[in-house]
Amino acid sequence: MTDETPRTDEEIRRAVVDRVREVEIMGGDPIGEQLIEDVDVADGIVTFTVDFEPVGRVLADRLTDQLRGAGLATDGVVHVRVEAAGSDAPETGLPVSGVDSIIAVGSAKGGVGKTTITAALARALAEDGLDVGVFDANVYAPDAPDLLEAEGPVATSPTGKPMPVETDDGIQVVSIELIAEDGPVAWRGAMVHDVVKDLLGNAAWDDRDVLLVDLPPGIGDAVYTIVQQAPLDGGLLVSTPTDECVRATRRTAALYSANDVPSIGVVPNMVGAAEGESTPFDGDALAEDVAEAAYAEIDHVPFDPALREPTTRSFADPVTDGERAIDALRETVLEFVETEGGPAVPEDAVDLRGLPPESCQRQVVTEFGVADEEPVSVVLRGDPDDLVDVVDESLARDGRSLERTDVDDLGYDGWLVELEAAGGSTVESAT
Ligand SMILES: Nc1ncnc2c1ncn2[C@@H]1O[C@H](COP(=O)(O)OP(=O)(O)OP(=O)(O)O)[C@@H](O)[C@H]1O
Repeated sequence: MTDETPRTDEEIRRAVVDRVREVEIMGGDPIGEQLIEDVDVADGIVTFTVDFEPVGRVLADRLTDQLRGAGLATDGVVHVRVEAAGSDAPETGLPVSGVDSIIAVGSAKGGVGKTTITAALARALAEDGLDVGVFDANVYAPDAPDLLEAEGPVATSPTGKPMPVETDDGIQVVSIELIAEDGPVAWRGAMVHDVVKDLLGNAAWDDRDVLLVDLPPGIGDAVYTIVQQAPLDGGLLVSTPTDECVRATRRTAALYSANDVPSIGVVPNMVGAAEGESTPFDGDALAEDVAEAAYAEIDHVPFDPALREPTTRSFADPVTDGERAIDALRETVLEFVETEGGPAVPEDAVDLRGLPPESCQRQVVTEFGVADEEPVSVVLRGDPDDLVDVVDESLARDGRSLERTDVDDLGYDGWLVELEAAGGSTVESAT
């Protein structure tokens, strides 16, 4: 398949696009029918990103083969991959795409500082170079935009998705406050679920490293919808040191636990007073049992007027005790995201999520043909054992065997399967 004349990836890309225009599908060609979202070429490897949604299962399989054929028939192409558009969206009742880690900040008790902590933490993480998003889940009394200095309105993308508002420090924010600017909205209970689902799940988050979800107080529709259905990676609990608040913290912790949301820790907030200030919370009650079961012990955040100001503070260079506490919280959250965010997916892993099953199997066998003795990593949904069996069978036909199979559960994101073959000659490409 290689050309005598070396060609640049861009030249190859243009030639591949020309060939794809000759493919017939649904009465047109895949590009004209807007089924191809992207054609990428790197070192002769072509990756098609395909929107399979308008295509039925049978046609999807045929289209995959046609694209692979068109790619391989082009001079300079050494290998073809077909991936499904939007395949990285987690498979949950409330999929959120464009975001790596989602962390809820919650407490069943109102006024304990959830929004204050969320806003300060968002700024601290953004200062650290992370792309941060904040979803204000309080549909009755939204207030995160004020602290983050986010100004609406939230626009709608051409495909009808809410476009997050971006603050001067690059934090993307979605809040009902940025949509309905005339005060609290009287959503009926049944609608809260839909509003949260629509705003959080459909928002066009732009490649966020972390999304913080500022939960409303209580354990109502919005909290249930998010904790039960959104792909949360972890949850922070915010608590003031009063017996009443500790009881509320336990309720939220129990909700996290019942829905397999790992508790990152309890942030004891407004504990003691900053110098020259007084605080109503000078008790020493803490939900110690909840804190002990969490990922980390979190230092208390003092009552600090500096945290109430909607100005850009430098948490990397903290001046007040409150800022120092937020800086420490930032470190804990970063560590959690890095260590508990599941196994790292290798950069060259082939994303098979969203492809028809037969195409998945053929693609893996083809990858082996190209990889020879090198390990092959794939990300997929569905039963990883089925795929391993098919690869095993295919290798056996060639006198080879699977030497190593690692299967990691990526949770909502599917499975990471790493395969390595040994012995025999190279497996024939299945295309
Ligand atoms: N560490 C702190 N130092 C000083 N003031 C604080 C601190 N944490 C919160 N506050 C203040 O306490 C009040 C309640 O905080 P906040 O709105 O963040 O609570 P909340 O839990 O988000 O409330 P709600 O449940 O109503 O959403 C605000 O006036 C805020 O400025």
